[in-house]
Amino acid sequence: MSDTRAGFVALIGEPNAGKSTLLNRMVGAKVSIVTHKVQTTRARIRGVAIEGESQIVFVDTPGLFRPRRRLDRAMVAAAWTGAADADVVVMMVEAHRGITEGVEAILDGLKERETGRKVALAINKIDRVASEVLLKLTKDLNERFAFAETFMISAEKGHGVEDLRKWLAQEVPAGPWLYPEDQIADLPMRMIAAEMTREKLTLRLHQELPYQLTVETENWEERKDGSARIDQVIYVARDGHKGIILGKKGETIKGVSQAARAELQEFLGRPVHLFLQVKVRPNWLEEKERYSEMGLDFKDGNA
Ligand SMILES: Nc1nc2c(ncn2[C@@H]2O[C@H](COP(=O)(O)OP(=O)(O)OP(=O)(O)O)[C@@H](O)[C@H]2O)c(=O)[nH]1
Repeated sequence: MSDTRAGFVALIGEPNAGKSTLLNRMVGAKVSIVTHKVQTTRARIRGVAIEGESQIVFVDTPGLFRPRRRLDRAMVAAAWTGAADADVVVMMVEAHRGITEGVEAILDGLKERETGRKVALAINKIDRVASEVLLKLTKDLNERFAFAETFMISAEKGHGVEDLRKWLAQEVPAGPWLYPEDQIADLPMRMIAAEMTREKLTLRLHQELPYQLTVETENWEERKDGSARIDQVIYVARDGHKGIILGKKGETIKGVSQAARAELQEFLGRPVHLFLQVKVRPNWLEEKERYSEMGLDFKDGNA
């Protein structure tokens, strides 16, 4: 019998809000699965924190802002996808900057995507402002959005971070840990490879990227000639989404495959043969196997 809990948490905020600093504090060097390369490819899972019986898995969310250029739109869409996949969302606001245009845009985004999921407010960089400013900002922000809880933190100095982590630990759903303890130190290569393909899809499809899309590495074969054969499946929720991924005459998936293969080759330093398939799985979120194939663990008794 165990009382373990585990779930996904998305940190959202404007660029520079302090998301990385906070993440590093909460995750700690020992259990960080962040590699340099993964950061630059904007992997969806950035780190795992353990607090008591809870495992908190942080999903990556690039900075949010009102997008103007195409690439910006793709990045912002990716950030919102991360937030949509999460069990709990933490919105970070910089204390000394207050309610900027960017903060307003995020609040609008949260309201548009209201899903009943809890959103906590973390006012960061409190070391830079006086307490009156902080109290007023807390009040103003809470009037604009129904935050489940407000935390005043300094990610850099560590103030309030422990409280936030403890709160998150009790908010993630009850259930077995998603990562076995011994796997936390290494982000499995299969997952990194899947993230690369996902990133190429995001860059190519922008806001057309189907909701609930997931990429999994099904097979990884080291060949005698030093190359690697990697088979991946792109799961989509609906039949109509399949066509979007394939593109006209298969052009989209071909482009994605070429770009992902090039990046994988560079990352691994050896030739890669990448095979992509698109499959429709309406209920993938409920399927345990999906999690294990993503490098996540859903086995029972994994406390
Ligand atoms: N004074 C102060 N500075 C902080 C605090 N937290 C973060 N910073 C600084 O804010 C800057 C941005 O922090 P990051 O953690 O890189 O911000 P980010 O949100 O991950 O930024 P993007 O990756 O661009 O989205 C860095 O220079 C940090 O040192 C804080 O609590 N107080």
